[in-house]
Amino acid sequence: MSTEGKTITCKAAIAWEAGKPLSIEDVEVAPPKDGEVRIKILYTGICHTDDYTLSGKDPEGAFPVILGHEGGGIVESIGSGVDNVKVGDHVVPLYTAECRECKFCKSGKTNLCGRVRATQGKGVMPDGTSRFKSKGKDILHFMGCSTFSQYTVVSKFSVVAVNEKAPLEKACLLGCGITTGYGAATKTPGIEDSNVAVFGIGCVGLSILQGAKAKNAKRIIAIDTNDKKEEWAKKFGATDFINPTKLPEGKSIVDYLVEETDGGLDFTFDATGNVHVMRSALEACHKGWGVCNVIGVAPAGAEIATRPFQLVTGRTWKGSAFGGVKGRTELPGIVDDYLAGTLWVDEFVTHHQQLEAINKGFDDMHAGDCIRCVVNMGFDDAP
Ligand SMILES: NC(=O)C1=CN([C@@H]2O[C@H](COP(=O)(O)OP(=O)(O)OC[C@H]3O[C@@H](n4cnc5c(N)ncnc54)[C@H](OP(=O)(O)O)[C@@H]3O)[C@@H](O)[C@H]2O)C=CC1
Ligand SMILES: N[C@@H](CCC(=O)N[C@@H](CSC=O)C(=O)NCC(=O)O)C(=O)O
Ligand SMILES: [Zn+2]
Ligand SMILES: [Zn+2]
Repeated sequence: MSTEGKTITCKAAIAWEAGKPLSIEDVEVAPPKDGEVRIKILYTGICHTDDYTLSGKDPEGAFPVILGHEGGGIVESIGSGVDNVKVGDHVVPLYTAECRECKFCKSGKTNLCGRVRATQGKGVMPDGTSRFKSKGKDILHFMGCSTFSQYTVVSKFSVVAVNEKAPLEKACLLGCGITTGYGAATKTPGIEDSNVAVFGIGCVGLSILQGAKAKNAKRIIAIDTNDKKEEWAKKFGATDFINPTKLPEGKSIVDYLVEETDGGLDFTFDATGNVHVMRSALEACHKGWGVCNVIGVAPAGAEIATRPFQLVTGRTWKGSAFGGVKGRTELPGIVDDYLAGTLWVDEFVTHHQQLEAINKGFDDMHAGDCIRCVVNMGFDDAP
């Protein structure tokens, strides 16, 4: 029986308040309005940004909310005026929308899109309302995706169809972590033949390593406080690994890296979200030309600092979201790279959970041996 045009009651993991475990609830998901798409979510990754928002440290965090933004699913129905996806398409929701019409999209300078970002940040659809209800209360959307629900509604600008041959239980990770790191490295002009340092070897950091290797970076130094990450880093292309807590007393990671690389790195990346690490990542850059790309997300109130002289002498501090990737235009090609075997994705999945046990997935994430936990949303007919 078709569900088109009807409210669907399904299961979702709701964050009722900050700092509390998610609870599995019945949620009513309204049909998509004009320009919207309702998606049956089959699998979702758990990203550190979900954990960060749940912790209450996100200045935009508002509750109650359905978190999740690393999903893969199938289009269940579409509202009027949707021509970029159709019912039955395999899709990945995009937390970085792409409308192709706004000032940002047309600039050719950024993957950020201005079309739905303001309402997305408030946890509502572009018309200012929510499609989710539970226990008689409106529940907020998250990052325009809310993939911790068996059904979700997104803007047509926040979704892309991908090759059906890609298993969604793996390809869901291209909705955030892998694309973020891989895009950040591969879209960095001049990374070929350069020295690169990556701080923080989680899903994002490993993906930066993978991208730097694909671009033939000359030397790729991985930095992490967890020794277990050395093996992971080398597997994904690092030529060197260093644990900054194991340096001789009095030697900072910046001193070490500057010495090791004859004056500093051409490119550094922060994938930790720690503002002190971001400072080290900038100061380890080579005088005159080194560029530091901040990817990690820091808590509300945290600020970065350095001596202005670091910038005066030619280092650049920049940042990127979703790896600078334009989701609707570029993600299908990245999925094809995965299918062609040139981009590793399966290797990132270290843990699995069912939707009912999604809180265990957050525990997995904190255990130190998890790169990504993929949650099965509980559909027996999932391909
Ligand atoms: N800009 C964007 O578009 C995106 C940003 N993010 C952000 O990127 C960051 C990384 O995400 P993800 O890879 O999933 O996170 P992970 O936690 O898996 O990876 C971070 C790694 O950094 C390590 N680390 C912590 N402190 C230090 C330190 N002082 N020096 C070196 N390494 C350190 C951690 O070790 P340990 O495990 O021991 O703590 C961990 O291995 C997060 O802040 C996330 O919110 C994520 C996706 C998109
Ligand atoms: N809402 C936070 C910042 C959170 C943030 O920076 N998010 C990243 C993506 S993290 C993905 O896992 C991002 O894309 N930022 C750009 C954007 O437009 O949101 C805050 O207010 O500090
Ligand atoms: Zn994420
Ligand atoms: Zn736009």
